[in-house]
Amino acid sequence: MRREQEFIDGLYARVDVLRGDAETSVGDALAQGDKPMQARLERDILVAERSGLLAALNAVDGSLCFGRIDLASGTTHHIGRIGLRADDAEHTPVLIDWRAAVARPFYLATGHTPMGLRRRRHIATEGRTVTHLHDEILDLGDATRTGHEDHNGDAVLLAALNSARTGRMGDIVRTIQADQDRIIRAPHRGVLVVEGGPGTGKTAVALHRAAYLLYEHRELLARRAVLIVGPNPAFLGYIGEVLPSLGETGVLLATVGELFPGVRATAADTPEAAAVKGRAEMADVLAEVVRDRQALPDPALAIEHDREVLMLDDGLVGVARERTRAAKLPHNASREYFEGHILNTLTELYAERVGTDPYDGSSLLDASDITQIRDELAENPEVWSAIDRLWPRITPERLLADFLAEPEGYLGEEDAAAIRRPVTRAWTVADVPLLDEAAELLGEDDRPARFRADRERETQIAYAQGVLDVSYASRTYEFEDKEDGDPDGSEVLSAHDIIDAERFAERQEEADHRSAAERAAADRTWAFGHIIVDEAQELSPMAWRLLMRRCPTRSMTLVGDPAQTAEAAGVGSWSEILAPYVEDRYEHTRLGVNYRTPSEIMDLAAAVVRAGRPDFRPPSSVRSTGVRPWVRREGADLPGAVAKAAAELAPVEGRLAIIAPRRLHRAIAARLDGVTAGAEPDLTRPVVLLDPRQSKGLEFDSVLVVEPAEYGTSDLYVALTRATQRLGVLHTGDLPEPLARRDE
Ligand SMILES: Nc1ncnc2c1ncn2[C@@H]1O[C@H](COP(=O)(O)OP(=O)(O)OP(=O)(O)O)[C@@H](O)[C@H]1O
Repeated sequence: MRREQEFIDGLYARVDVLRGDAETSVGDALAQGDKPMQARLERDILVAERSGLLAALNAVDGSLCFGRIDLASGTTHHIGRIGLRADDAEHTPVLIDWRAAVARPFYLATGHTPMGLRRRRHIATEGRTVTHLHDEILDLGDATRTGHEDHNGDAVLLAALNSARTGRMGDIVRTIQADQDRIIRAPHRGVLVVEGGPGTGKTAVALHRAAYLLYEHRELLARRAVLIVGPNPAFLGYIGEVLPSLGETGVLLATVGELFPGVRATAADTPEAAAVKGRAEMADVLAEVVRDRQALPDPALAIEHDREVLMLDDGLVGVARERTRAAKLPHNASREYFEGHILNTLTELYAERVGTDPYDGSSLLDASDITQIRDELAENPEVWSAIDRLWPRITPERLLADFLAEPEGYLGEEDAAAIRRPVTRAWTVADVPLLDEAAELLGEDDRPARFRADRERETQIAYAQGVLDVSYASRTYEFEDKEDGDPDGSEVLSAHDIIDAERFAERQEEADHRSAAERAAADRTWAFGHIIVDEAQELSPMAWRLLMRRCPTRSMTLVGDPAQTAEAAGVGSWSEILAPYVEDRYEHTRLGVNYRTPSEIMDLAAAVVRAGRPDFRPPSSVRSTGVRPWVRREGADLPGAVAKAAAELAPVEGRLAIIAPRRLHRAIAARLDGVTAGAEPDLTRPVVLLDPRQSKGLEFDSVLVVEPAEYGTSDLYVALTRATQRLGVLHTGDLPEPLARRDE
């Protein structure tokens, strides 16, 4: 222990030096003020780099090193959350990052396949102090003993699983299991599906995989960012600290409802509406809605121009429309073409009217007359109001709001009734993939933006030219003496020598100070380096279309459990989800051990699913507690009974969740002090009140499930599998069969 403590003291001394260095260089760089040109760029890069390092050093403080491997060859390596090198000439590694290949035997070696290891040591610390050592001997022929041998083998894992919950998910980097390690380190190309029952570590594995990929492919992924998609904001809050605790921040966490920049989904859909909106056919429906906005005039439009009346009838507009559609561009982007075709048509009509020789019918106009007529028509407001009616510029929000207000004509009666709603600006989660689809179909008429960008660039070039001129002038001044005395003084290069104004302006544009994740969040067309989807079974086909557009390389990890599918719009099978994008070219892996729920609780939860699916095979629990879950019928005062049961179940340390139908929340909250509830409850509080859907992906020491007969099977399965220690069920009416058998 003493020697490990000395070693760890040495590591922290190194961390303190590095931290001091990083702080000083960030401070110095920022104190330089707003220098122009290259220096500013270099300063920003340095600040970003050092700030990242600082964040990582601060994040791992107190939990820097957790393991050691002793190789049969006599070498030892300490394993930590980040890697550290000594301050010697060779930069000798002193702490190995858990993600490095050298660290891998720490997770994979067994007595059967020791992978060159003699011993594996788990080092437990509190702050910077070593508290315990657990050694596993892998080479049984080796007689050296340390006195810290762990005879149970899994003591460290079980201690982690039994510890009180905090309301925030923690990392599992000390105890990653071999089957989890293989998923975490799987190659990043292509689609990897990870399926497993409740508590098998899917979320934990997905997050550690993100950290691993950022380590292994930092160059690519730090630039393109990694997107992690979760089912709801409370869940994202729950998992939000795992990656920072591993020293990683270059990740965007979002729900699907947050993936259309500028829109926040605040309204709610009925399950029927969400199911209709999520169907793949909606893509065709929206395409049809857009086509219907490309109208034919009925009756013909009369345009007065220079005392002549020109008639735009459906035949003429039809030809312009077909020609425009032939360009196969999105609606707004092709408006430029439509304008051109209509102007040409009107020019021909007018030229025929005023320029035809009455004797032989030939044209009296030459090319410049025709150009002049076209230019004059382009000045006529009546022409533009006709174009606006026939090919209007449309925003995705406008298109969708209008469609939802009047979906008849595009959908069957029942489906139309399910989604119809008055025009509002409030969006639902299921609207977001539709907005994204509409944005794809509409595209942008980017002429105004192009015009603005050109003007902006001209200004920047002028500014850059000014800066270069100043720098040139100061160069002459600063180096005057030297140049006078030394004709070779011209070897000193200034910015002026190496970049011209245009290139310099480009560099300035590149200096966008936002991180890749921040830029990605604001850009609908961003292509992520890798996407991880948790609870992937819940996403609708329309949501998949949105996500696939964000990941053209199809480098994705999808984790989920079809048995926990709650959303009516969710997709039943992986092949159904993926076939449209990658056919059958995806890897499918399974996790089969439940690390959360003790076997006593898992048996009950599994029985609920098995009642409807006799072949159902739940994951096997890694531990049992000897504490049986209880089921109790209550009389008239259900909220009172909930308060009593909550007092009984509340852990001394740790968290209790009450999972109840939403209709009961107000009454229950009134009977409990300090309970947190609502759309985004504070999960770090001792008692949390949730509805079954909100409990998805979360876990608590104790769980009280109220009125289970009101949940669907998969919601009930989710609710029953949230506890790490104790479960109670309260009800007033009939119960699903497997629970009824447990009724006290
Ligand atoms: N190797 C491990 N070492 C320590 N704890 C682990 C390990 N694997 C999983 N766990 C713990 O088990 C619990 C369940 O993990 P996680 O939430 O990732 O499961 P899940 O498969 O996503 O569950 P669900 O489908 O129910 O949401 C977490 O507390 C997690 O930290």
